Amino acid sequence: MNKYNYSPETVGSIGAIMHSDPGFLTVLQDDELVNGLEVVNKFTGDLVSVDPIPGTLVVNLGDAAKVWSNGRFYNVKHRVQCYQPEVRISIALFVLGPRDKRVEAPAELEDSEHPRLYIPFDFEEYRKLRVSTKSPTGGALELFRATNSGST
Ligand SMILES: O=C(O)CCC(=O)C(=O)O
Ligand SMILES: [Fe+2]
Repeated sequence: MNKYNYSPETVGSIGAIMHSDPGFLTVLQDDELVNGLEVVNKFTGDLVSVDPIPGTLVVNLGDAAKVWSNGRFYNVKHRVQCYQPEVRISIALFVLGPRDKRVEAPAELEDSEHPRLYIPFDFEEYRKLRVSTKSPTGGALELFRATNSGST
């Protein structure tokens, strides 16, 4: 659960810094009255406001989904901005990565047009690297990039 104690002084400031979620998938129940979630358009880099639609959930994919899908899924960057001076609450359910296996794209998703992008890695190790390298938007994935994979 996230609580943003917005006030007149915080309008225009950041509530949650730009980040991607580290795991596989996030299901988000956003505040239905107080907006503020913004996502980055993959193609233009523009910030797009995700205004709440009552009765709906927001689902987004994270870094592990990008790796598991060998780059087919996108780990969307997002942040929360203070638009209005009211307390904002959101509830996030994070489907993370495996504890006992490595994060690795299945062989079926690899071919000559889609070379393996990342070498297999331990999810908890990756989470620690995100913190130690200060890479909240998934940049630490580059530490696991397979050679000859190009970049995506
Ligand atoms: O509060 C929100 O709308 C988003 C929260 C979020 O991005 C997160 O908890 O990872
Ligand atoms: Fe998030």
